[in-house]
This record gives sequence, structure tokens and C-alpha cells, in this order.
Amino acid sequence: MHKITEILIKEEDIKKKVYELAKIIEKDYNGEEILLVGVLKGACVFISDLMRNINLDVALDFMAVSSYGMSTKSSGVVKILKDLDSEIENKNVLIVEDIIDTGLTLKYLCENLKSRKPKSLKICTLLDKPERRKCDIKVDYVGFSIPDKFIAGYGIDCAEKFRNLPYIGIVG
Ligand SMILES: O=P(O)(O)OC[C@H]1O[C@H](OP(=O)(O)OP(=O)(O)O)[C@H](O)[C@@H]1O
Ligand code: HPA
Repeated sequence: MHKITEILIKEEDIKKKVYELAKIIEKDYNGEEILLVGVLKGACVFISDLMRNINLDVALDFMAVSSYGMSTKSSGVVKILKDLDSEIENKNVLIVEDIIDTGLTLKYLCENLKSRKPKSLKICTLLDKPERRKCDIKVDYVGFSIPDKFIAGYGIDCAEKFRNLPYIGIVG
């Protein structure tokens, strides 16, 4: 049975970081409209907190892809389970992720979305595990760099558990 053995990032530290990221994003986009693209399911909590702190015109869309736990995991071949509802040509697209691990999911997503000719395409992730990276990917906004430990909480699961925790914990 999986358990949270330690709190890695406390609720108040996440809240502070999300606010800081939102203010940096707000400044960088300088009055322009942004389309936030959340990657389901893990990013659902982060994106809902992030968007409420960005004082700009923000539109929202989601994608769902298969990556972790699938046989395609190390090949980088990612399957789209749910595509965007809207066209992104000429829009400022900001992909919002909960965690970047190997980077394979985002590499695929970026290439896929780039081919749809957005005005700009950037990546924002709450958590980054740089030690696990298997490909080169430029991440524009990172909340926390974390060690190579399996974590859950704040939208992120371990076998679909712990998404509702308000903090990030290490799973033992
Ligand atoms: O950098 P990578 O190694 O590609 O891994 C990162 C991806 O894995 C997790 O999603 P997961 O497939 O667990 O789905 P979920 O968000 O629905 O839990 C996470 O939310 C990222 O999307
Ligand atoms: O540490 C993790 N926890 C849950 N899902 C994940 N997907 C990549 N890394 C992780």
C-alpha cells in the first residue's frame, strides 16, 4: 500500500510559488491574451490556481495524452487521448504541466502544437525532475526543481491516489 512518507513541499510554499509564477507570466505577456493549455489530469489543480492569479485575458483548454505506465513510455511516442477544443493559430499558447520527468510527453506536445502555428509557445511546470530528463527541452517557467523521488499530491497521483492532497508528498 502506497503512503506519503514525507512532505516535500508545503501548501503555503506552493501557494506562494504559484502567485510568483503568475506575476512573472503576467509581466512577460505584457497585456496580451494567453491560451493556457493544461495537460490532464495532473495539471488540473495547478492550472486552476495559476489562472486565478494571472491578471490578463486568459482562455483555457486541455489536452490528455498517454505517457506514464504505457509501453510507449521510453520511446517518446505519445498518444493524444483528448485534443484541444479550439484552434491555436496566431495565439499565445502556454502549456501548463504539473511535472516534467523524462520530458518525452512535453517534447511530443510541443512539436505537435508548434505545427499548428501558434503566435508563441511556452511551457510552465510546477515541478521539474532534471535528473530524469531523456531529451532536450526548453522550459520557460519552473516552480520547483525536485530530486528524483516519486511524489504525489496537488493534482499529481500515485495509481490515481493522492491528487486531492493540498501539498506535495514523497510516496514510500
Ligand atoms: O516528462 P514525462 O516523463 O513525459 O512525464 C511527465 C508526465 O507524466 C505525468 O502524467 P501522467 O501520464 O502520469 O498522467 P496524469 O497527469 O493523468 O496523472 C505528468 O503529469 C506529465 O504529463
Ligand atoms: O514523481 C511522480 N509522481 C507521479 N507522477 C509522475 N510522473 C512523472 N513523475 C511522477
